[in-house]
Amino acid sequence: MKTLLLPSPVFISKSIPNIPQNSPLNSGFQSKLGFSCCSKTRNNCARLRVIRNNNSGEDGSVVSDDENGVFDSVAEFQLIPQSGEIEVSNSHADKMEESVDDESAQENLEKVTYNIVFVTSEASPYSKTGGLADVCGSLPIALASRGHRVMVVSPRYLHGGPSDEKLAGTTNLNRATKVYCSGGVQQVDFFHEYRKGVDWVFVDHPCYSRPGNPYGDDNGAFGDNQFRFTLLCHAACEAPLVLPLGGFTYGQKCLFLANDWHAGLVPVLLAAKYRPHGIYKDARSIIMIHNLAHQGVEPASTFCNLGLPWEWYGTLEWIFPTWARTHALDTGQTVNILKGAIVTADRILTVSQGYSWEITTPEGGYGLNELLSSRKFVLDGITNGIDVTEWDPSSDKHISSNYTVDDLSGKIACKMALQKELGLPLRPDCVLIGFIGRLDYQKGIDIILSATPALLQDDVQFVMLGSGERQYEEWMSATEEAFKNKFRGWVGFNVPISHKITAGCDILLMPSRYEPCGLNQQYAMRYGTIPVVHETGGLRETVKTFNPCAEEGEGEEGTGWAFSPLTRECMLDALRMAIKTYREHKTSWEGLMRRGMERDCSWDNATVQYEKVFQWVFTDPPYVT
Ligand SMILES: Nc1ncnc2c1ncn2[C@@H]1O[C@H](COP(=O)(O)OP(=O)(O)O[C@H]2O[C@H](CO)[C@@H](O)[C@H](O)[C@H]2O)[C@@H](O)[C@H]1O
Repeated sequence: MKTLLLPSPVFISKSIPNIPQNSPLNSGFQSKLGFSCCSKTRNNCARLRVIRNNNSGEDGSVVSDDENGVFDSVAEFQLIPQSGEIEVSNSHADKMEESVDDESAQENLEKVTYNIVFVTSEASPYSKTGGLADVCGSLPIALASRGHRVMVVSPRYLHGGPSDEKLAGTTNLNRATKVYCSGGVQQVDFFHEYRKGVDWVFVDHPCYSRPGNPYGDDNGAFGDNQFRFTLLCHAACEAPLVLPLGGFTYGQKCLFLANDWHAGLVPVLLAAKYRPHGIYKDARSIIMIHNLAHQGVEPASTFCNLGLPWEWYGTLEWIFPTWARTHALDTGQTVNILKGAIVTADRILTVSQGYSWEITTPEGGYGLNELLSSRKFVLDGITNGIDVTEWDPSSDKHISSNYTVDDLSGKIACKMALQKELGLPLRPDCVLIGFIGRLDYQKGIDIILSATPALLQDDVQFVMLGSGERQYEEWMSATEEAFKNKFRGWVGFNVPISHKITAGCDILLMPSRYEPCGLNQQYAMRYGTIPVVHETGGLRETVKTFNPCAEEGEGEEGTGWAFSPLTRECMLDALRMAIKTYREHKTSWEGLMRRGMERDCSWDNATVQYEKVFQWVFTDPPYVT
């Protein structure tokens, strides 16, 4: 993986259009906006642990230069234990005694840890509709395992079904808190579970209790989603101030990682609601963009529901061009929450390097490309890792047989079990192609639709799992009728089936039109299933096209096929090449499987890069003061 670009000169708020420099400190305002008074948190305000550093901490605080290299004390900061258990990091000191020359130990000695607050609309295993949940369910754990104090704040969805059981381990913290939005006071409760080193915090409010999924039901998206996620952002900003997790609040010096538009008000609130009152002056925020296509756009008249001072309207203002307006009276005036986040967050991160560039282009920028380009010096991309315990063919509970790279016999058993479960002919030698994902434009479903009749002329089997646009769901059912022995379409969202398809197929197809990172191709490779993908975004970075002429062991042989441009013909060519290799070049196929399975897809690489960005974000002053 390439290294990140070095940060460039700091942008100061003067350069941002629409952002008032000195929001007035209006005393009447304080009660109207309803932030929590947190002067008493001064002493707990950061759990910054600096171990053996010379003269100054990363944050500029003074640390002693202890020759013994055990914990140094940090002026201004109180050492605070992890929330769930009191962790004494002697391991770092021990390590130093054991091997002072060891480079990685040296790195640890200089390590600064942060108080990190993820804000997200979904986090696996508690709630999941896609890859955002996977990342917000596993990256926090990876960061916590590296010594950071990590909290994840998301809604406490209760759908009135078996999925509610996932919240059974949470307890009410009895810290009812009032926040001000939508023209009134809203009371939220916080539920909590400490699991795998992370504080999982769930915001409880009646608006999160309803059948469906986190965003909608059979009738479409919920009409009050702007309110529901505004509430999440307000509550998430209060959480580090008011929740004594493990006895201590996270305090004001924390780093907010706001994920996608649902959490996009967090950086705006820090700037507009808290900092004018001296709160969160030392906090920083990063907006993490998993999918720029969704921006949280609503009519301009809804601005008054966001709990922001009027003078911040320009920060969110978004005017659609004339051609994009829907009728003669449509003025195109809207509020765009993601835009607000982009112009107020301290840094911007996407989930692959390629995507961080794509979003600065007119093709990939969804109207925000110029704004993003103007902040390209603080824009980086870090390719997602995956949860290698949840997605592990040697221990996966969802699949019929476990297997490893050294013994692949279980994979054939998984293939036959899948064929049996789906009612396809039991044919271990017939190539089995799979697709898992939302049935929408992003995932290139229209290309699959146009290519399937030609693909199914060949002796192959093809299974699809997905839900989304009704026309595509109906097409899957119709295709199943037409090709009974070759095609199966499973409409719905089903995690166990997604594991079974990942393990049982030979090829995983991902013709995504754009793919910020993509996780399914990484899961597939880990399960010895060969990805055939459109060469875009994170797919380009993670799948290397097979090169039959490369020397074994030189690392150039590839892990799948990445095709371009995205056309029916190109996709069919790539699939046919893969099928031919499967049938006629067994040794090459096994090499492809082995390289995919042995590829490092854990979060280890990514977390080191995240830490670099954290360092940079605290080195620079806040972008908006
Ligand atoms: N019907 C179904 N049943 C069961 N499971 C299903 C399913 N449909 C999808 N899934 C699962 O949902 C996840 C989808 O993750 P992706 O990263 O492929 O795409 P998504 O577009 O949701 O995520 C966005 O965010 C992620 C995370 O940053 C980026 O990787 C990605 O490019 C970006 O579009 C996978 O775990 C997949 O198995």
